[in-house]
Amino acid sequence: MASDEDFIISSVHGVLALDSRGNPTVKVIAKTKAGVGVGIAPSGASKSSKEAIEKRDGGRGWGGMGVNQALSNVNTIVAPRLIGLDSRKQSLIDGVLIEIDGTPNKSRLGGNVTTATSIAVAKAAAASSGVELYEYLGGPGAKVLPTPLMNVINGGVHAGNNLAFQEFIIIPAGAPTFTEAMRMAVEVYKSLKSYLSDKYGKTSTNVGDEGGYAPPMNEVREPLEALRAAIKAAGYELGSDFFLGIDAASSEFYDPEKKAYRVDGKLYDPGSLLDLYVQLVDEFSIAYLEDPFHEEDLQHFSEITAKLGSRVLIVGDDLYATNVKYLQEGIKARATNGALVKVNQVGTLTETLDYIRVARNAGIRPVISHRSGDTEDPFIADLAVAVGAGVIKTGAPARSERLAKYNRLLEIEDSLGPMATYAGREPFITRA
Ligand SMILES: C=C(OP(=O)(O)O)C(=O)O
Ligand SMILES: [Mg+2]
Repeated sequence: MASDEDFIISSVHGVLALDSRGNPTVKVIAKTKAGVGVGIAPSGASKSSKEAIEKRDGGRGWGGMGVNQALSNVNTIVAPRLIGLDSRKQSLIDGVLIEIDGTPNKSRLGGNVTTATSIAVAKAAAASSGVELYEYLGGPGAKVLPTPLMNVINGGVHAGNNLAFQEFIIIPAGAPTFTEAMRMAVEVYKSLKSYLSDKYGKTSTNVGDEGGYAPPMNEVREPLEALRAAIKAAGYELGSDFFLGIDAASSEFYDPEKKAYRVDGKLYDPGSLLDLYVQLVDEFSIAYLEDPFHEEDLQHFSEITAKLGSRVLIVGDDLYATNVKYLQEGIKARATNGALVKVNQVGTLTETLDYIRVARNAGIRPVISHRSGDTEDPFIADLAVAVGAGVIKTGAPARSERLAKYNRLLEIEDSLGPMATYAGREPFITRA
């Protein structure tokens, strides 16, 4: 039986790590007498302007992406304040990080510093108590395995092709278990490879940042047609075994001067883009649509949610940046029925859990997400089960930084035994 002493933080150390794009990032190792926790900050490419700021050393090696100052912040500013505190007091510890930082966007310490530290402390506390991380964070009710949103065709700023939309997603919602969902999704991922190779040549199966293929396509219908064909060729039915999803990440192709969106070489005003989404939803059994409009356009989010929200999860990512302040504006405007959750957008676990609670209370589905620059840290797998999110977005079933999360979920399903529940279609039964 662990004693209170076992949970006292004895050291906090920052060390350089690399993310999946080869960029430096912050790893924090937190120790107590009885356990060790490691947190590594991921990093986005299609970032919201509302996100916590990563501390980077402009111009000094690493192509201006260095984290020397961030690591020094961990070792000289954060560590002395956290040593001696009880690692189980997550909100106290995150409160100390927020207080030391003292800015609205973590720009003094760095969101990469606070994220890695906050996660490391949670893991150290779990390790010290001898329970699994998802049990520590979620308690005995944590037993729901999330439905994976698998981004198997990459576009936008995650790939070197001409697709405006960033992510084309398969959703194995009809599987009976998470393990079966992975098997079915991998079958489709492989069948998609054959389809692309036959139709577009073998260079079309090179992969993008999140492990999805990055074929030389020019129009947003093409990947959806490819996914539909690959699902059929693998022997599954679109609309029951699988649904499709899109993360448009539309802030990236919005032209603020023209107040219009550049898709497939054409300019769409918000109304005609909305019509395009409606057509695609009907034609391709789309059950998930993230960031259909740019990050300041609450009005069109509200319009699309009024129109499609009874059958599609409409999700705000750049719109909310995992920040309660922006989420509350969305709740007032009935802007979405889903909210993406990325710990490093806000910078601490406590603020992330607050955001999830506020979303839930408003009937908004939290969707736990990786970043396009990610690492071997499987933290979000445990977080998804802990909060019973029901949905996780963590890329293709390939590339080790994505597999770290999927493999952890396979392990969690196994360790939960017969009481494990796969979320399946449930998160996609929505309300407008
Ligand atoms: C994961 C995403 O990309 P990034 O990490 O580049 O923001 C996303 O937009 O949902
Ligand atoms: Mg997104």
